[in-house]
Amino acid sequence: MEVIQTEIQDLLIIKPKKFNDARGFFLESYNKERFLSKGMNYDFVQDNFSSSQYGVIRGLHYQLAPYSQAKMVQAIKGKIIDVVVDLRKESPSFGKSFSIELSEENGLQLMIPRGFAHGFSVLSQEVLFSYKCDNLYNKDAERGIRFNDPFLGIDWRVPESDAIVSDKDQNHPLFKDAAYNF
Ligand SMILES: Cc1cn([C@H]2C[C@H](O)[C@@H](COP(=O)(O)OP(=O)(O)O[C@H]3O[C@@H](C)C(=O)[C@@H](O)[C@H]3O)O2)c(=O)[nH]c1=O
Repeated sequence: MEVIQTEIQDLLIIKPKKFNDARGFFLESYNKERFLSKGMNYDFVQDNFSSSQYGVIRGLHYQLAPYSQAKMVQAIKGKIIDVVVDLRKESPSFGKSFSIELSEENGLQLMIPRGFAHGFSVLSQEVLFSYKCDNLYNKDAERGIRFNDPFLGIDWRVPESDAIVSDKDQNHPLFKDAAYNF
């Protein structure tokens, strides 16, 4: 497993070691000891799985304290642009976004600490998306930021005419009006 520090503090790209053979391949998608040895001390308590078609944009989501969530995310099938926005007020990259392509081909995972809004867009025909969370889902603590907030200027790589966005996600506040505490 390789761990790559991004330009945002504590936001890490993980490249699991892949064992290919005549049957296909094997990889460890999560190993607590290995994560700990690389300084990733997370107590994951919920696993989520979603399926999305081309053009879907989900996000940008987060939960308020005491329900904030760190997430370890990956695309099991297909290709996405995964996006996070740093909402940690004390962070030098507060308000900055980071985007990365995650796909079944590149096998990358993103380790997102608490204090970030998260979303992704779907570039392939179908995507199976899987992630671990270190805090449980809480409906009342759920918050969002508008995915197309011009201040954030995120390139989702999906033309507007193809974008499929839930009513909820179309109506989140802009970054400047969002409430956050972690
Ligand atoms: C996230 C979540 C949703 N749900 C329910 C609520 C709702 O009826 C249905 C669909 O929820 P959503 O539309 O919020 O699903 P979705 O848009 O896929 O939400 C997810 O988006 C990505 C980007 C994230 O970062 C995740 O943390 C999560 O917020 O599933 C749960 O029961 N548990 C959960 O943990």
